[in-house]
Amino acid sequence: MSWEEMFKGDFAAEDVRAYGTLVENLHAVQNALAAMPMDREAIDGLAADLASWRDRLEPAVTDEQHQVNGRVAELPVRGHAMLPELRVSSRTKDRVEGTVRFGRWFMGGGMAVHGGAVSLLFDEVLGILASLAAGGITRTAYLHTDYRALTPIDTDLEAVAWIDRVEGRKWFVRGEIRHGDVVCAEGEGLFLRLLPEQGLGRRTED
Ligand SMILES: CCCCCCCCCCCCCCCC(=O)SCCNC(=O)CCNC(=O)[C@H](O)C(C)(C)COP(=O)(O)OP(=O)(O)OC[C@H]1O[C@@H](n2cnc3c(N)ncnc32)[C@H](O)[C@@H]1OP(=O)(O)O
Repeated sequence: MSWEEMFKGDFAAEDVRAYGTLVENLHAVQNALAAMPMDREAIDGLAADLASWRDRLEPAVTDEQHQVNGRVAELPVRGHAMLPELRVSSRTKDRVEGTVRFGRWFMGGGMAVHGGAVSLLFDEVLGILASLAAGGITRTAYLHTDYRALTPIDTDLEAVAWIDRVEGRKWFVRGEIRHGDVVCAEGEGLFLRLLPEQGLGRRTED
């Protein structure tokens, strides 16, 4: 399986929509759970419901090449349920812009986004841009985040990423998350284009 096939799974359009709805509902549950008060009855009921989800899902676990999560090119952030949704508004070979909204699930404190979640978004957006520009899978060698101002939850933020420079296999990519005129965070990462014998390419062809 090539890397393009891996990340552009051959899913029917209606199945893609259905999976998108599943992820949306999951995120709504996560946000509401993160905001719930101490309520023992609700906690016990939800724990039992989740245990039944686990019992339903675990027998159907499949391998990386057949899972859906993170492989749906048509969905925001390729339908990866771990990630905050980024809605891309423009994309060129060396720049991507979009809107992201972090829900309560991603709050660190003070109604602001957890710093790790900010870096998580940078890793994804900068990494995808690097992979698309490099025409193959890249891997993060380092990722540096500068937190310039608190990043608010529950509000639309602008996210932008661009290729800073390229040196052989090394793709230096930068990004920003902005709230209006305020730059909340800046990211800079080095992404190495994998050699044929490295990582995902080899693993998926095995
Ligand atoms: C929409 C659907 C379709 C889109 C389709 C998208 C495709 C799909 C996208 C998925 C998007 C996921 C985005 C998340 C991406 C991760 O999060 S990846 C996971 C996190 N990263 C890791 O686990 C990496 C672990 N480290 C490694 O595997 C290896 O160290 C690396 C990074 C591959 C580098 O190893 P290597 O290839 O052997 O390279 P090496 O020979 O050591 O170094 C090569 C050069 O890089 C430099 N270098 C290496 N590491 C460093 C460093 N840390 N600092 C500075 N320089 C360094 C070296 O100095 C050397 O420089 P030169 O001497 O050539 O000038």
